Amino acid sequence: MSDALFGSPPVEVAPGAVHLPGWLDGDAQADLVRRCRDWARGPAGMRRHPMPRGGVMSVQMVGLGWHWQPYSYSRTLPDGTPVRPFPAVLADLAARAVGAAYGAPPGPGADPYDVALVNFYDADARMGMHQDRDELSREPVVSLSLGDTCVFRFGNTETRTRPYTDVELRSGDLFVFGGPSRMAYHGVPRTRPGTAPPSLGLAGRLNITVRASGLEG
Ligand SMILES: O=C(O)CCC(=O)C(=O)O
Ligand SMILES: [Fe+2]
Repeated sequence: MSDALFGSPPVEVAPGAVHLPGWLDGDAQADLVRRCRDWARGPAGMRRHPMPRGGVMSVQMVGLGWHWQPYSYSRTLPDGTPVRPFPAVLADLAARAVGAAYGAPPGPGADPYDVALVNFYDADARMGMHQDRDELSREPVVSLSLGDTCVFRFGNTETRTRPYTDVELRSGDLFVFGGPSRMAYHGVPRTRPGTAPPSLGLAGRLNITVRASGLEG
């Protein structure tokens, strides 16, 4: 039996960090790409955020449910435009993703998934090693990849440096990190331009991370 036909088995990259290759089928990928294009268009659409010490991020982003910009969440953009709502389709996807990764969906007491960041990487975009630490909740982060393959560097909770594992994330892959890996440093040192499935009509990489903010109001 080939992985191409049946998908690859889940891989535990670190305790609580699970890679599920090919989790989304082609139709689900195409549907999400279509939605991402709509979310990116705006209002409150996709943009490059300024960095506090100067320059702009190479990755373009749009927030849903909450606007994130280095390094905090808000309900409005700096110009006062309200953030777009968090779509039910992503709440459903996040619950199913947690179930697929850990064998059980989020329990009844879990903080609700209420924010997504949609990231777009052109051929030159990168994301430096960081922790997802602006959420108050410690529910797992659910990450979906669409379009070009990337190198996803998954490290440790103590430092931005080694030890880390480099994982190739392809279109349709799911990566979930929670539990002891929730605060692990991670980043995207490069993408592989031109590797997106042609049927998506996408030049670049889209990533959707769904999170529980733990924030009120
Ligand atoms: O693009 C990715 O796979 C990772 C994105 C990420 O780490 C983030 O949005 O915080
Ligand atoms: Fe992150």
